[in-house]
Amino acid sequence: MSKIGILGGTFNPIHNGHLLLAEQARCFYGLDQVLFIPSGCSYMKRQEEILPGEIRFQMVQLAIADNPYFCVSDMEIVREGNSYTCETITRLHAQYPEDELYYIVGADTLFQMEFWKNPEQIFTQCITAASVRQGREDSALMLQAKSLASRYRADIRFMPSLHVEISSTLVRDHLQKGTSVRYLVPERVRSFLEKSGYYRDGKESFR
Ligand SMILES: Nc1ncnc2c1ncn2[C@@H]1O[C@H](COP(=O)(O)OP(=O)(O)OP(=O)(O)O)[C@@H](O)[C@H]1O
Ligand SMILES: O=C(O)c1ccc[n+]([C@@H]2O[C@H](COP(=O)([O-])O)[C@@H](O)[C@H]2O)c1
Repeated sequence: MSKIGILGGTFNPIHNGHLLLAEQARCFYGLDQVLFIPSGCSYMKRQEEILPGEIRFQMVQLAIADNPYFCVSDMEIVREGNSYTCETITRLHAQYPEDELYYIVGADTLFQMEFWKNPEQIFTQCITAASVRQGREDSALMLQAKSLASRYRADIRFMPSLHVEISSTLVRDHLQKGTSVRYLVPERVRSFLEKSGYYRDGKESFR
């Protein structure tokens, strides 16, 4: 039996916060691999700010190239329509019936998941590995975890983690203003972004 971590995201673009999250989860839970899954259509986010899936996928490939435990899947990008995590997890569960799936999220996501499509399908087919900043295990979070456990039979396991204040929004802002993203994103991604001009040159670069 293997332990497979799953990190879904828009990755618009991928940054060092995502990589740190994945690596900490790998070490903390003893995962054999972490599968990065860039979304096809993040239907809850503003579409006009999101680069096409193939480009976000390519940046994830560049970002994880030096970590033998990390891999990337295009399953959401090639799927038509909105990206629903329940469909992704159901497919992975069927593909790896003997393995343990860990769906990796930042703890804040626990407050959103009940509004996603078919949360029960997600919670019952994998362990929810929630990264929580040390010292931030507050009572609201614990109550929410308890509530998800009783409503959806969720198996939520907390991972105390280091957190860096990097977001894709921050990276996009820096690129737009022409300020450095060195150390915010992996060097290969920085070089790709610099050459391509994505996020810098306005919406026409998204095509
Ligand atoms: N700095 C960070 N540290 C830990 N987890 C993070 C960090 N940034 C994002 N995540 C987590 O990574 C997953 C995917 O996030 P996503 O691709 O939406 O990135 P984002 O940086 O939050 O994007 P945006 O700024 O565009 O909203 C989510 O579970 C999110 O909680
Ligand atoms: O399944 C859903 O309904 C759903 C709704 C919102 C977000 N998600 C997933 O959650 C992950 C992080 O989403 P986001 O919007 O924070 O980039 C990404 O893999 C999304 O596809 C999933």
